[in-house]
Amino acid sequence: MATYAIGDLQGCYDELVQLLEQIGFGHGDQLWLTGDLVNRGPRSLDTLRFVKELGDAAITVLGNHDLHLLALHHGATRKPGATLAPILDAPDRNALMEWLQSRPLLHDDKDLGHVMTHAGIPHIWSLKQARQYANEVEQALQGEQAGSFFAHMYGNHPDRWHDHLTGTDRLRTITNYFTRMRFIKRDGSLEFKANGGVESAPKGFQPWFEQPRSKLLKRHQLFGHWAALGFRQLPGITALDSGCVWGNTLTAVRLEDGNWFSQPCLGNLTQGE
Ligand SMILES: Nc1ncnc2c1ncn2[C@@H]1O[C@H](COP(=O)(O)OP(=O)(O)OP(=O)(O)OP(=O)(O)OC[C@H]2O[C@@H](n3cnc4c(N)ncnc43)[C@H](O)[C@@H]2O)[C@@H](O)[C@H]1O
Repeated sequence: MATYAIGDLQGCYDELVQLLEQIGFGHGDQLWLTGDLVNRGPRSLDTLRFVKELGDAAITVLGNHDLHLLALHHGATRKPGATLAPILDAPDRNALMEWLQSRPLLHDDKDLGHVMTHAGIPHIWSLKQARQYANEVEQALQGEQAGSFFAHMYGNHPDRWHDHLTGTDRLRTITNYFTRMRFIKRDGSLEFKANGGVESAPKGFQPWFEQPRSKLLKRHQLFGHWAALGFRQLPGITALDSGCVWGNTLTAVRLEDGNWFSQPCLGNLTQGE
């Protein structure tokens, strides 16, 4: 029995199936996914159905593209891209969306010593705070006011955490840290435009995982979201989005021993949103 973590699938269903075959994924094994199951890649609907069907064998956290899909499901007026439209037209749309909406923002496993989010946990939060803030958003997603959450989800402001934030501003800010963060200032301010490698850091900003932590995390962090970083194993973090949807690879790490496995993109790209 082993636990494998894989980065952003973004509809790369064929590569996922190949990768699971390569690692011999079977009964008793568990799959951790960093979110962004859908969008941009060629087989988003198949990917979503497949991961849902894995049941308890798969744990996935929500990414920005998953939240975008859920917002469309809840009536956001943005135009769904070509790879999301089939999900919104599917006969099992409601069941898929209900399942997706009940996924967490953070998954923590003390025994394995790993915590997983889509984009990361900022240096300004302890693990206890991160768990609490993730839970606030999860409650909103699973409550009767979920529609209101999605109506106010998009946006870059506030771009800095304050304990006194309330209401939709607070939920949007928490969501942005967990699902969209790349570059951050020492004071916790986020920047949302730069999405290249670490060398593209705007002045005054650093990759979030390079900021000295004011609150010790006591866990190894797994995250995706940042395709330009590629797969990286550094002390305290593993970056898992190895850019399959951009023509690179899909990567799985076995958490028990850190060994990793890679599946090249099979070439069927559909990147437009
Ligand atoms: N609160 C909120 N506010 C606003 N929007 C919200 C939101 N919540 C959800 N969303 C939604 O978020 C979605 C993404 O918005 P975007 O604005 O596209 O966000 P992004 O961070 O640039 O993209 P992504 O998450 O895909 O990251 P990746 O590293 O793979 O890709 C980033 C870049 O890396 C580049 N890249 C990386 N590797 C590459 C490679 N190997 N080859 C080519 N390009 C590569 C590509 O140019 C690519 O553009 C939208 O659908 C939006 O609606």
